[in-house]
Formats: sequence, structure tokens, C-alpha cells
Amino acid sequence: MSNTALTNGHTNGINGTTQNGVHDKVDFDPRSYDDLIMLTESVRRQVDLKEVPTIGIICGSGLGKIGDCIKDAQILPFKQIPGFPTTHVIGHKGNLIFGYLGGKFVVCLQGRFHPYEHGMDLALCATPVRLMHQLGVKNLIVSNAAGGVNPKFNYGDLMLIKDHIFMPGLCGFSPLVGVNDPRFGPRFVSIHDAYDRQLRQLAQNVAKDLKIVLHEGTYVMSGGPQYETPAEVVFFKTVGADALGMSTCHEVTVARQCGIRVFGFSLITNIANTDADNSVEVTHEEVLEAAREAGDHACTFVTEIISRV
Ligand SMILES: O=P(O)(O)O[C@H]1O[C@H](CO)[C@@H](O)[C@H]1O
Ligand SMILES: Nc1nc2[nH]cnc2c(=O)[nH]1
Repeated sequence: MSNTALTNGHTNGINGTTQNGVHDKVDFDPRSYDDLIMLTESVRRQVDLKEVPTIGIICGSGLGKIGDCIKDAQILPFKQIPGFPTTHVIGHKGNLIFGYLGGKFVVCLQGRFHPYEHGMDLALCATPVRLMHQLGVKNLIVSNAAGGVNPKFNYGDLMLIKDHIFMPGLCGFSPLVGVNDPRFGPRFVSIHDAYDRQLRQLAQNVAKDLKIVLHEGTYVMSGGPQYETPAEVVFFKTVGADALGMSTCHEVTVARQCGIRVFGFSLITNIANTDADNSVEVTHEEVLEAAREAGDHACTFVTEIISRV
């Protein structure tokens, strides 16, 4: 089957009307397990699940090319998924894609929800990970565009995420706050091994074979949407950051709560400036341009990792 955009069972989202009897829930509560099950059932009804998708992918800003590489793709726009908000960030297409990559049946989020877009409702923004878990995902590949802090990093490099500093999470904005339904996973989640060691080793082997420069480092998620001041970049550098972004950590936290193994990588789209006397502007256009240039590269890397998982 060639790539197919699915238009049956249309719904307009959280507050939308539904057609074809697909979903009659008007309000979606991201902390309700029952709502998650309804969301999952709606997706199952709209897609022909040929196999259980055991691998999930989340595409970062401008990295939607990874989703475009999927074969026999069934494309479900976010607006057809009840409970999913819309994504407003340019470079995030807003599709849930099912199909084959690296010889495996995968589910891919071509676009993500950033907390700054949705009133810092991190549970809502991480709902796609809970959906993936319900669908059978065991391994999650998360990607993002990030500013490089480590002086060894260059524009266009890839960084494997070894660990993270989840700034909103440290300030009480965690997707796990609020009443916890134990069906989502434990109340207290150990996050010491968030980025799976075996998958990191596998990725290093892939990078070596493909002759790709792959750094390893710590990703910091700030709340955004503003980029960092030079003083903030120095602060993050001092506490151990190698790359800066505004996503990923909430998704990884939820993935770990439900027992999904995680592999994450950042594409270094700009070099973060530490000197207030040397004004260097960062723009989202620049971020997207870097991601566009690295699209094929990232796609080959992810495809090869998946084929070896
Ligand atoms: O993390 P992703 O989705 O790649 O997006 C990154 O790019 C945007 C800024 O240019 C921010 O949203 C930042 O988080
Ligand atoms: N916070 C943050 N996010 C980014 N996403 C891409 N580049 C950057 C950056 O420099 N800072």
C-alpha cells in the first residue's frame, strides 16, 4: 500500500463534534485512564494495525523527514484524534503515522506538543506516549532540535542523550503531578536510567558504521518559548548541560513511568551564545534550516537503529 491519509471517522479534537460514531467524548482529561482508553480505541478504529507497533518515534522540530521515510504509511492527522490538541509550531506537521521503518512496524509522531503551547499542561503534552504504550510500544526513539552548549559541538552534529535536566519538572511542572491512577504506572518513578544503556551502545555502533559524528551528553529542557540569555546559557553549562531545548523530558518521564525503554538524540541546530557583549540571535527559521539539512542523515540513522533493535 502506498502512503495513505486517513479521513474516515473524523473528529475535530477535544471540543469538536464527531462523525461516523468514532468518538462522542467532548472533554478529554489527560489524567483520566478511561479517557486514554477511549482515545486509544478511536485510533485503533481508524487505522489498520497490521502488527503491534513495538517501536515509537517522536520527530523533533524540522525532523518530520523521519516520518516521511516510513513505508506503507497510514497517516492519521492529529485533528482526527479525540483528545489530541493541535500543534502550532512550524516544523511539526501534526500526524500520527503507522508503517514500516527499518523492517519493523512503527508508530511515529510527526510533530509533538510543547508545554509552552499548552499552558504547561505536561500531562496533556505527554499523552501521545501513553497512547503509544497502549498500542504496544516497548522502545521509544525521541528526537529534538537543540542549541549546542558543549564547545566541542558543531552546527549539524548529533548528540545522543545520556541524561537530562528537566527544569520544568524540577519546578513542579511534571506530567506526573496530580492524582495518579496506578494504571498509568507507579506514583514515584525512578528516572536514574532514563536513557537505556543498551540502546545507547547500539546507537554508537550504528554511528561508527555509518561514519556519523555522534556526541554523547546531557540535554536540558527549559520552559521556553523564549531562547536563553547568555547568562542562562552559562548557568546551564555550569550545571552540566551539553544541549538546550524545550521538549522531550516530559515525554521521557511518562515513558519511564510506563516501562518503555528510551533512546534520545538531539540535532545541534545552533550554538548557544555565552557572551552578552556578542549578540548572536537564534531564530526558529535557523533551527528549521539546520534540521532540513540534516533530515536524510537523521532518517538513515534512525532507520538503522530500528533495524538492529
Ligand atoms: O524540541 P523540538 O520539538 O525539536 O523543538 C525545538 O525547537 C523549538 C525552538 O526553535 C523549540 O520548540 C525547541 O524545543
Ligand atoms: N531552549 C532552546 N531550544 C532550542 N531549540 C533549538 N535551539 C535551541 C536553543 O538554543 N535553546
